[in-house]
Amino acid sequence: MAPKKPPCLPSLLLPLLTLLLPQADTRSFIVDRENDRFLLDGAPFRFVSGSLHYFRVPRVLWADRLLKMRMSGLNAVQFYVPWNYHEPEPGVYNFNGSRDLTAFLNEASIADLLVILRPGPYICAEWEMGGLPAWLLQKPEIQLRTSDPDFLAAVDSWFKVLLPKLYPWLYHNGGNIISIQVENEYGSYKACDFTYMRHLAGLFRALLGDRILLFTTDGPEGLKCGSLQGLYSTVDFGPADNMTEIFALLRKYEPHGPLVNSEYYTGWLDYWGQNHSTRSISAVTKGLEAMLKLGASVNMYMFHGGTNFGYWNGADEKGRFLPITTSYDYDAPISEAGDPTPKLFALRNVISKFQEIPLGPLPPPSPKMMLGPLTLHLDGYLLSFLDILCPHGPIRSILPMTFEAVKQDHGFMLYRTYLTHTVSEPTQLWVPNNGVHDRAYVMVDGVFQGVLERNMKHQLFLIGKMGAKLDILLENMGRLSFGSNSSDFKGLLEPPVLGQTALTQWLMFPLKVDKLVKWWFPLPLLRSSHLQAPSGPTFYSTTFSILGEGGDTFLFLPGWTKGQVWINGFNLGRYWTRQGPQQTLYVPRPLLFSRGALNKITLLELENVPPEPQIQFLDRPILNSTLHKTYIYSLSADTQSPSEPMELS
Ligand SMILES: CCCCNC(=S)N1C[C@H](O)[C@@H](O)[C@@H](O)[C@H]1CO
Repeated sequence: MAPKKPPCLPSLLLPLLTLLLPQADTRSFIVDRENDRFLLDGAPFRFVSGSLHYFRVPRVLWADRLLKMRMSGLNAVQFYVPWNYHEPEPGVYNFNGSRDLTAFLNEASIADLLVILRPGPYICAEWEMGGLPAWLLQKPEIQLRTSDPDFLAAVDSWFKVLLPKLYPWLYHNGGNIISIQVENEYGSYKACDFTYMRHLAGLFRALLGDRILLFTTDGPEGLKCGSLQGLYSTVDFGPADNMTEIFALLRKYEPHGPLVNSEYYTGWLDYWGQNHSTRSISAVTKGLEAMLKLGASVNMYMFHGGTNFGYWNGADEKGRFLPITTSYDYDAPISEAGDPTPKLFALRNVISKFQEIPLGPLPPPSPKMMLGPLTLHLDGYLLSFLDILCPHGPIRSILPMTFEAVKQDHGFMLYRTYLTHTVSEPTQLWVPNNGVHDRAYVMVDGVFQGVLERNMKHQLFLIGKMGAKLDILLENMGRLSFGSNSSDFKGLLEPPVLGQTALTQWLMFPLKVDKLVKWWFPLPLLRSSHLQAPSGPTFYSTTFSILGEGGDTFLFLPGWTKGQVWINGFNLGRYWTRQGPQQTLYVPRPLLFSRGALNKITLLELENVPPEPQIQFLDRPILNSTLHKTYIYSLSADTQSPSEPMELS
């Protein structure tokens, strides 16, 4: 798909107007160091940009979100390209559907937004492994984000596919990409490997040419290691930071040229088990206005956050492992459901003081829908589907193997062994060196015993006869996306110990859960044997239809504990009702069939099924519930809107 060209013109006008319109050979975006500004086609230019990640929004909604950004007064959109989203296996590439990068570039062009593109290779972004593909860890000694030849070989191979796709979209070639970032906050990474950064800069120049503006972004403390000759240095900071101090520090690296904040935080990320993060409208607007008054160019991170569908969330490590939530609402100006918020209008008002805002109203919030409660029925226990979930059978090994070693990147793997002696007294099961990555659901002869969790104190005691089957289902909760000083392998990293005995002789079952759920859709092909296992992770489902057109909605799972959800075979993401802060999952209307057609929802509940296995669809999100409480909304008799939530526990 070629970049959008100027509209076709009557032939007699063309010669005249081509003198006026910037053509590919006269289009330019450069740094004017004499006047501390950018020049676009020779005219002074300042970008007011927002971050939107195409990989967190269904493709059918891209145009809607980009339009709302343009109508907010932005003139550019900034986004990453996650390597792992496009190269699922070495040498296998996917640029289709919601991965169609050039389609997104074209949508941005149609929305009249310039593009600031950040292809990594590492992107952070609270995304699984910061965008790096997990298959890199099949070489366990690889040194990520360094000049390690194994890492550079994979990077070169990837960029030789990606960067040529971007070349026609560069602004001076007729496209909308005005600048490209090299790496991401490299100065915050322990390696500080200038050979690596120089290699990347050389590769980008070789594949993108000399004219495109290449830049780096670092926090104030990262400029020293993150900056490189030939790459324009920019910083990132939020409303609570000292703009004057940070820009003064930036001037040590860029004495001349425009000041740029590449990530001005409009909100912040959420971790499971912590309260929902917010940033006040007054602080965010005040900080933006101060930067615009200085003539700085600013990108607001995030302008629309979207969702970590499937298993795509990343994680941080702050004393302990902190997985990012499914919702990436980020308290951003455009909500997770794509609705303009008061913060958007306040920011739009600030922007209007400095540059022209497109005329006309913003599109209204999308229609929302309530449905339910719906009762789900038991489809079967996870352990009873091993023949379908692991069709090639288990992998045998004396010691447990990691997900990466068996080439299972995401989701779940079952580890099975048999007790070599009878354990008649309750005996502790534990894994040395914090070796549970990340959560382990333990069963003995199919009976659920409890959970072992990364970074948490283990208190799990069990008994069992000689020959009893010990099953440990491992859940990968997402690989570290920031601050990881070592590679984040997943699975049982050490042999579990029962009492004083290290358990050996393991069977590993990589589980293709998504394939099973898709295969089931629309109706499960069940056998009675699937209902045999007495307990443990369980599939529940139901079908439902929407009479009218329907709308966006928010799946509410009162009383459920933790698991994964699929709607019509689409992996909506993780829920963790017990932990919060989010109690609902955003369900985009395009995922649903309307006018009476059949929809199907499937849950994989990993811990405890509520007495009443019900779910609801609400017309509003619950992202900041206080912890360890659950609510139920009952439809009030006189209206269809839910009454105030009633606390259940
Ligand atoms: C808790 C620290 C998380 C590190 N990430 C930081 S500072 N950020 C900078 C980073 O470049 C961006 O991708 C995002 O990850 C952003 C936080 O939303």
